Amino acid sequence: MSTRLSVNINKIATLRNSRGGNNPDVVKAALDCERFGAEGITVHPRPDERHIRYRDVLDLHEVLTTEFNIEGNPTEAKFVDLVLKVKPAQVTLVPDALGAVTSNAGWDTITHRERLIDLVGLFKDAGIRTSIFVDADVRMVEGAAETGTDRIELYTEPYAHGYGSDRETAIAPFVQAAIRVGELGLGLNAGHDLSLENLRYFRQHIPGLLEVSIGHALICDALYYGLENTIQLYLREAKA
Ligand SMILES: CC(=O)[C@@H](O)[C@H](O)COP(=O)(O)O
Ligand SMILES: NCC(=O)COP(=O)(O)O
Repeated sequence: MSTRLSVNINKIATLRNSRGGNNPDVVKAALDCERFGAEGITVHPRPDERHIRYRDVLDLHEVLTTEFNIEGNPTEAKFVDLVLKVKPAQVTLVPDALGAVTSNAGWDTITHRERLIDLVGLFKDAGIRTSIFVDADVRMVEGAAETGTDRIELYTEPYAHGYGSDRETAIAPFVQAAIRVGELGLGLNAGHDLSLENLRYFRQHIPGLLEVSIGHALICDALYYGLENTIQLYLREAKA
C-alpha cells in the first residue's frame, strides 16, 4: 500500500502575507506542487487568516486537480460555510485553540462526541470525506469511530519530537492507535512536524497509512533543494 503525500501550502501564504501583494502566488505554487508530484494539497485557514485566506481556498478550488484537503476548526461558522461551499475531497476537523501558534492537540472525542457526530454528518451529507484530528490514544480513536467519520488523522508532533532521542518509544503509541484504526475500519492519515528525517520510519511502522499532509518542514527544505526536488524527496520517503 502506498501512502499519499498532500502538501500543506500554509507557509507559502505566510511568506506572501509578510509583504502584502501576491508574491509568492499561492495558487501558482499549489499548481506547481501538483506538477512536481504532490498527490494532494492541504490548507488550514485560521480565523485570523494569518496564512491561507478564505479567498485563497475559493481560488484554489477552481483550479486544483489533485485531492483538496481543508483543515480547520469547525466551531467557526465561517469555516463550516466555506467547506460546504467548496466541497473539497476531504475536510479534517482540528480543535484549534484561538491564538495558538499551530495545532497542538487532537480532539477529546469523548467530551465532544455529540458535536462531532453532527459535524461529521453535515459534511458527509454534502459528499465530503471526513477526517478527525486525534492524538495517538486508542480511547480517542474509539471515540472518533463513534462519530461516523471516514478517517482519522494522527497528530504526529509527539512522534516527531521524540524521534531523535528514542524513535522506538516515540512510535509505539502510534502503532497501537493505527492497529485500532484498522480494526475499526477507519482510514488513517497523519501529520504535523513530519519531515525528511522522520517520515520513512513512520511510514514503515504504521500499518494502513493512507495519507500524510506535510507543510512546515517541506517548505523549509524547499529553500535548500527547490520545491520540485523536495517534493520528489518526500515522495520517495512516503513510498519507501
Ligand atoms: C492540523 C495540523 O497539524 C496542521 O494543519 C498544522 O496545524 C498546520 O497549521 P499551521 O500552518 O497553522 O501551523
Ligand atoms: N495536517 C498536518 C499538516 O497539514 C501539516 O503540518 P506541518 O507539516 O506544517 O507541521
